[in-house]
Amino acid sequence: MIVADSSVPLPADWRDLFALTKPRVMSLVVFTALCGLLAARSGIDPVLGFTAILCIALGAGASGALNQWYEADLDAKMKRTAGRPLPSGRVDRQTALHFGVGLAVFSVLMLGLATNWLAAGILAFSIFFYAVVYTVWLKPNTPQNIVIGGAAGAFPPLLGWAAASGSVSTLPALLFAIIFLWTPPHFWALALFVKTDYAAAGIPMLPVTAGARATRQQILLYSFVLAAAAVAPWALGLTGAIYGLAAVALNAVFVALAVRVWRNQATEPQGMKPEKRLFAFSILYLFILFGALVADRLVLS
Ligand code: HEM
Ligand SMILES: CC(C)=CCC/C(C)=C/CC/C(C)=C/COP(=O)(O)OP(=O)(O)O
Repeated sequence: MIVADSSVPLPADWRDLFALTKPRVMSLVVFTALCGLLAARSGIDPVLGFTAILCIALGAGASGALNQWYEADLDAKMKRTAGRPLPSGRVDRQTALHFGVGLAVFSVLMLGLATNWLAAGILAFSIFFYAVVYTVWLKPNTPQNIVIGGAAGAFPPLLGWAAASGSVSTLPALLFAIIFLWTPPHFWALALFVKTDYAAAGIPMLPVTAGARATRQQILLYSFVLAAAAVAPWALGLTGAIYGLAAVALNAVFVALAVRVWRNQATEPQGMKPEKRLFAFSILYLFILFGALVADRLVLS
């Protein structure tokens, strides 16, 4: 009989390593980076553009792997995350750390060499911000964790823009602001219906520390400010009507869903249909808004 020696790391399956990169969440990160790159209208060489997006995807994946390396014990405590490769034992911690650090270094260097060092610097900062500032420092210590930490996820359009043009300007800064303001309603809507999980893991998410009422008010507040930021590129003449109309329509729906959340009194996940709807719509919202931006910029160019 062969007895497995638990001190010898198992060779990780590529599917588990892929899962360490949080591919579903990162798909939107990569999409917004691609939109930033295309919106820069720099006429970047397609091979270079593809390389840049690949580097951003690898860097974002690296930060997801480092986040899971650090949070393996915490993920084991939550039903939603207990099946991830580390808590379920399909990947050992050392492999995850090597994979995350290796991918981070490779993606930053390759982006710098292929495009420019401004973009590479922003990528390095985003990885550091998510893996260290958010994961290690903010998440376990403050209910404002995702407000400040959300900045990490807001960098991709700036990254795409910088990779294509070597600079940043008002429009990419507004794209950063849009994702930054979008993150709290996106996440708090979800945190309301998985609240018990975070409480069990001792994470001070707003619904746990301030309660559902205060969280719902914050969601509504952020959705108003988000609407203003999302319409701003059009109002300032930086985009055309395709983007403008999409922004107005999408934000009307977003605010309407946030109002339903604000009105909802439910305390149990079964009664949280408005929160589930807002969370699902938040993802569609960014895909369409950024898609409209590219359509608008391509039509105008
Ligand atoms: C600190 C900020 C954020 C937090 C705490 C957060 C948290 C979460 C959580 C817990 C989920 C549930 C599903 C899962 O575990 O995979 C989720 C889903 C998702 N998030 Fe976020 N998120 C944040 C920011 C972002 C950003 C910036 C993006 C992209 C621009 C994003 C894109 C997505 C997508 C696409 C999903 C759906 C994934 C699926 O279909 O499973 N999130 N988010
Ligand atoms: C380099 C680069 C562009 C990085 C992108 C960073 C990024 C997309 C951050 C998004 C934040 C995110 C996925 C949070 C998940 O929260 P969590 O980790 O608290 O969620 P969990 O409870 O599911 O682990």
